[in-house]
Amino acid sequence: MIAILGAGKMGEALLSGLLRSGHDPADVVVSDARPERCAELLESYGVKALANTEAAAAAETLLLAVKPQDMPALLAEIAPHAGAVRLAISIAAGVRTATIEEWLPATPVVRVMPNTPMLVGQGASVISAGSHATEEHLVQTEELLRAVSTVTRVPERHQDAATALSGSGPAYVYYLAESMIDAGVTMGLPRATARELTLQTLTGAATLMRDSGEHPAVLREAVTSPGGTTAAAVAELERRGVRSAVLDAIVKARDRGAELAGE
Ligand SMILES: NC(=O)C1=CN([C@@H]2O[C@H](COP(=O)(O)OP(=O)(O)OC[C@H]3O[C@@H](n4cnc5c(N)ncnc54)[C@H](OP(=O)(O)O)[C@@H]3O)[C@@H](O)[C@H]2O)C=CC1
Ligand SMILES: O=C(O)[C@@H]1CCC=N1
Repeated sequence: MIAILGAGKMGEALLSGLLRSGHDPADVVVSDARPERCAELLESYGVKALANTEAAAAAETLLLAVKPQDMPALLAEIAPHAGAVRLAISIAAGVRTATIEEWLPATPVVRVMPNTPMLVGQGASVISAGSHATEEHLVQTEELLRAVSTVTRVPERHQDAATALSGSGPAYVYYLAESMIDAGVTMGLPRATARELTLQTLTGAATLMRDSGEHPAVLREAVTSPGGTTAAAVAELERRGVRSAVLDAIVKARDRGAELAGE
């Protein structure tokens, strides 16, 4: 039995991935602070909802998907009931495996940082083993995540950097998308047209980068005609320091992850 504790956006994405990859709804339970959320998931996926303590007692695998600030209360609540748990997987940003192990001593813990494209089966997850987790637990975690994301193993010291890059990363892409759509509208394009062109440009550019295997600088040079339109745009981005702003922003996200972990 797998229990998903905290059935919000990411919990639901994990749930739908588990079911799509062939897990029987009868082998998955959910728990959430909001009963109406549990009712929604029962209706959409046919999975049973239990109280946190019942779910922890029934499951061999826990998927901890509450917000970082809700994690201490959840762990305190379930710890006395989690005797049969063989693997605890946490997706909470900035919560160290050692913190979870304080509550669930001797339980193998795997820390995961996924991202929201997991909702459409296109996520990127990084995973790290806690001190009691073995190769078998990492493989088990990879199997659970593969239906909804790629999975990359990193040492836990790199989790905050991965959180800043791929965990928060979709937000940077949407920020760019908003700016591009606004630029289109400023120049007089209908909003729907600006949205469609932006979306296809981002999707196409990402697919080209993946399929060609080329460095992004090479792909950018291929777009940039001497004295042309792209050169004018890129010169303005450079003048405004956008490259270093992006770099500094992602480092700030990394540092915030460490702060959330109380470091
Ligand atoms: N969103 C993102 O892009 C990413 C998020 N994450 C991590 O995933 C985790 C979940 O994020 P997300 O799905 O966005 O958050 P959500 O707020 O959508 O989901 C969390 C859910 O947990 C419920 N909850 C809170 N406390 C408890 C409790 N004690 N017992 C049971 N359920 C509880 C919340 O209810 P209520 O709303 O009533 O509080 C909510 O429904 C976070 O730790 C985050 O760091 C990781 C990668 C990316
Ligand atoms: O912003 C956050 O803290 C979470 C973690 C990664 C993405 N969202």
